[in-house]
Amino acid sequence: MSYEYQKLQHRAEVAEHEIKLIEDKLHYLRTELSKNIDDVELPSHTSVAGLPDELAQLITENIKLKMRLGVLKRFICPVLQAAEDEGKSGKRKVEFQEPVAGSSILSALQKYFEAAINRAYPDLPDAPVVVAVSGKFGDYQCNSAMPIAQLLKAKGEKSNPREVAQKLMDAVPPFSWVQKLDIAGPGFINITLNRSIGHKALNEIVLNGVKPPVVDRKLTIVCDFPSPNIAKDLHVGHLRASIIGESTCRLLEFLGHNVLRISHLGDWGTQFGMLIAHLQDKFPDYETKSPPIGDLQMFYKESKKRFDEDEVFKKRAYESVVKLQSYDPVYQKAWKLICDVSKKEFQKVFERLDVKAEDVGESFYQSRMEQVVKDLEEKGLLEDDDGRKVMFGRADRIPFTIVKSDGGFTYDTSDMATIQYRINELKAEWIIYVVDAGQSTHFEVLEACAVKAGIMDPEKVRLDHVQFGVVLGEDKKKFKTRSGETVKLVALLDEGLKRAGDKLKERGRDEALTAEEFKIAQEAIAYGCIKYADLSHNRVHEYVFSFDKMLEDKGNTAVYLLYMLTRIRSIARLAGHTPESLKEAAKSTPISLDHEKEWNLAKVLLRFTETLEKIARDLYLHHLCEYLYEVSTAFSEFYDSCYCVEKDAAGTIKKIHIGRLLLCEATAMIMEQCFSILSIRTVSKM
Ligand SMILES: NC(=[NH2+])NCCC[C@H](N)C(=O)O
Repeated sequence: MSYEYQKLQHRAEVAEHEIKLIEDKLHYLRTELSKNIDDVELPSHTSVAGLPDELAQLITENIKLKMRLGVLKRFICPVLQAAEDEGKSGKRKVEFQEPVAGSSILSALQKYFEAAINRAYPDLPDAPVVVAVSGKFGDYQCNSAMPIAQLLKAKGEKSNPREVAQKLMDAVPPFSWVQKLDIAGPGFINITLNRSIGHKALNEIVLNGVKPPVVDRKLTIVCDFPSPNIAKDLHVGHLRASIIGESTCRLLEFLGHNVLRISHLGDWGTQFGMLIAHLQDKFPDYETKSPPIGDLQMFYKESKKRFDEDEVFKKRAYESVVKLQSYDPVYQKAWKLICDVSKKEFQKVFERLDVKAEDVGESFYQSRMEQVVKDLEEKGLLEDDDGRKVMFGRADRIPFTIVKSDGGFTYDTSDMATIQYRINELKAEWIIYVVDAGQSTHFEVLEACAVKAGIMDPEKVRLDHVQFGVVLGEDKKKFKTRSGETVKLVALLDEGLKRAGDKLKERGRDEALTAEEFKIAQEAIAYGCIKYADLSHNRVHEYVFSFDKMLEDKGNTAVYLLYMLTRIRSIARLAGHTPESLKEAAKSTPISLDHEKEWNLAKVLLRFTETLEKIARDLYLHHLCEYLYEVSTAFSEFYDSCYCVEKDAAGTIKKIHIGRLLLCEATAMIMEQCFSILSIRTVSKM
């Protein structure tokens, strides 16, 4: 997957995001204007004329964006690319096969319309295939007619979008998943799905569990996170890296990839020379034990100050680092003691958050750094800059410092050696760095340098910097304690626990639950809400950390969603059913999908697969949170209109709708799978 591919992909995602915004606005306008426009579908004349100005403008803009997106998608979607290649050889793909079980509906419909477009317009190789979910119009929508009409116009052929839509409808191949197609508005094709696919797919889930979408190839992926620095405290930035990294790995593992989670510890470099030199003066036992973690950070800060102010100390610090990096046993031992204390401290936090990654710190690459410097030198890629050896990856960015003027290596050098190791020795085909957005230049330059040095072939290795914005306090300023210090993660998690406990007590749960159940619920809520608040925001944006908001039991919060899941689970339980008995029932009873609200819920559930496919492309986990919230909303609507269990006035059960309990079960199973990817523990009681 090339760099160009990724860039296009990113542009497509941005365009898609813009479309979403416009669609939201459109939705708003439609509801606002519903007195004037009595149908949510656009009026059936072919132009948008006659509609209120803003609406007409938005629709035109929407079409343009979708067209742009379609063009971009054609470039980035391998399936469509293959079709294009066939086109070049004179044969365009017009045949269509019923998709295999587990395929997403969206990708199946894309192939279906691709076949229709190629059949109806064999002379338009650039015709975009634009298929999207449409909330109110139908189930999905094909919006290719408008851009095709424009392409025809550009070629001097007369045509209008409704005619194009009709021609596409005449050219679609047979497909059992589609019940009917209708033309709406200026030329949208509304697609109504056949409910039998819901019966089949949801029954399969209850019987055999939630399955991931089918991937073309299982890849070896290195995910670099949370990568904190020895002798320094973990801060909220590392909290974000931990949370986002863990979920990213879980998602890719669920898809069947081989994921190597590696914590690239900052455990090497001049700072350790400074620290050890300082300990020699302040902590004479440094050879046999490390200072306690609380003091370590203080010593670290003091040593930095001395290093900057005191020339004699500076010289000693350099001598220490040379000794350490030439593996002098005394220095090695002191260094190892310090690392162990720090790592133990990190581990406490990661265990609480269920974060797993193997430590492979910068120190691991010392000999590889020496080699990589030699290689770069031989290739003539290093330039002298005032005594430093630098390498330019991109002309428009600052260069990497490969060797400092004192001969030492840097963060840049270690990342060059690391990427080489990951590609050559670990055989990584995809490398993901989960690191704050402040380092985006570093990773751009790293990628460019790795390509330039022949370490990375962008056609064979995909690289992503999964960047994230800063965490803000409720005052919208950088997250700090009241006294202005950086917030320590342990303290933060403790406060979360306390607040979650208070919340449960407010609701009298300390009396309803056993002490054990209470503790489980308290931890699930505390850590779950911290994770969900982080993951539900678009990661590139900064986000405001607010315990009050994240612990609310209404709206898109972990508390609400976890509560929803326990409620769904309790419906079947109170009717005397277990997941096992429902599985048995699923063998003979069809899932109930006749009621409109049942079918609406089912359609949301069926979108699980395409939601994961999308996240695997852009690595934006907030889509999964949005999806989870949508599931729970669709469930509420279903549950409000459809009885699952009917009781008489005395509360005795009169009738159990097994088909509906099966729908509840499928909902719960999909929600659980989402929680598992988000690394949020679920509870049976709360
Ligand atoms: N390969 C990498 N550069 N990984 C990220 C390292 C992050 C660095 N230790 C920090 O805390 O900012």
